[in-house]
Amino acid sequence: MSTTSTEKKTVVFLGPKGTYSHQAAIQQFSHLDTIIYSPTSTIPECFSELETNSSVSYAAVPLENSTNGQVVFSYDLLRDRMLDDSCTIDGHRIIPQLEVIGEQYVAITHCLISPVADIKLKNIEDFKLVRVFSHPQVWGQVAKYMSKLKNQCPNTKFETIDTSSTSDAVLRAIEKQKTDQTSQPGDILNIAIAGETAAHLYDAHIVDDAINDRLGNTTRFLILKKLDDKEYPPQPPNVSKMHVNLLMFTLELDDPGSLVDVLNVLKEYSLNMSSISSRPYNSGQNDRKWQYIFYIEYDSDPQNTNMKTFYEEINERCVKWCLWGSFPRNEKYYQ
Ligand SMILES: O=C(O)C(=O)C[C@]1(C(=O)O)C=C[C@@H](O)C=C1
Repeated sequence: MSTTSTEKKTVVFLGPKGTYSHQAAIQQFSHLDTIIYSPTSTIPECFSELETNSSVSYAAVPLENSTNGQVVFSYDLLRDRMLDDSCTIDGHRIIPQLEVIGEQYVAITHCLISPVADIKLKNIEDFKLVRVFSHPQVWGQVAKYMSKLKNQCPNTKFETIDTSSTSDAVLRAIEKQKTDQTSQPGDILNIAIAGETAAHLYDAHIVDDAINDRLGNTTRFLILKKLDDKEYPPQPPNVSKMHVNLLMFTLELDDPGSLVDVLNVLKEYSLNMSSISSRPYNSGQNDRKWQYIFYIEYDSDPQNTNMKTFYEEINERCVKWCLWGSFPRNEKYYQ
C-alpha cells in the first residue's frame, strides 16, 4: 500500500522526552508536520520497536561522542544484528532488516540540575551527601568538572548513579529528593546532569551550565528505517551532496594483510575513509574467543557508477560484510 505525504509516521528515540536523542529526532524531522515522536526506555528497545512494531517507521540512536568516543551499545546492536543467523545472505553480503538513512549532530551542553529551587553552586558543600544522577555516557564528558566540584566540597560525600538517559536522571533526582526530604531534611541533595531542555521540561533548576569538560562536545546520531519500507520523507535541508557509507565486515582469521586488502579497495576506487573502528565478537564457531568485526565509513558521490564493482571486490575480500546505508552527509560534520 502506498503512503501519502500526510500520513503520520512515528520515530522512536531513547526517552523520556528532552533527551539528546529526542533532539536528534527533532533535527531530522522538524521540517515535517507528520511525525510522531515516541520515547522508549532503552537503546535496544529503539531497534526492537523499529523491527517489530509496524506503526514505527524510524529510530534515532546515538553512535559516537566527540569527547568520549563510541556509544558501544549502538555499535554492538548493529554487530549483533549483522551476525544474526536470520539475516538474508547474498554471497558474503548480509542484508539486515534495517537501513541507515541519515545522521544528525547534536551539541551536548550538560547542566547541573537540582530539583530544589535556589540551590547555588556554593551551597553544595552544605550537604552531607550529594547523589549525582546521569547516563553512563556522560561521566566521561564531565570528569574534570566533577573532580573539581568534589575538591571544592571536601566534607561532602558524592555518589554517582547511572540512569537510562539524561532526562531519566532529572526525573530520578526529583523523585529521590522527595523521599529524602521527608526522611533526612537538609542532609541530602539529589542532582542530575542533563541538558537544558530536560531541566525546563520537568520544572527543575539549573545550578550550573556548560559543565562538559570540552567545548564543542557533540554526539553523532544515526537515523534508521526498515529496509523494506520504501517511502521515507525528504531529507532535512542541511545535507551536503556527498554520501557517507557505513560498512561492517569480518575477515578470515590468521590471514596477514586481510584488513589492508579491504582498505586497498577504497584506495583503488579513490574513496575517502572517514572512520574505522572495531568491536570484539564471538561467533560460537571454532574455539577462538577473540575475533573482531570492523566498521568503516567512507564518502561517495551518489553519481559514482563504479560502486557496483567496488562492492564485488569487497565481497571477494570479506567473510561477511554488510552495507548499513549510504546516506547524505550532514553539513554539521564539516563545522
Ligand atoms: O541520555 C540522553 O540524553 C541520550 O540521548 C543518550 C546519550 C548517549 O547515549 O550518548 C546521548 C548524548 C550524550 O552523549 C549522552 C547520552
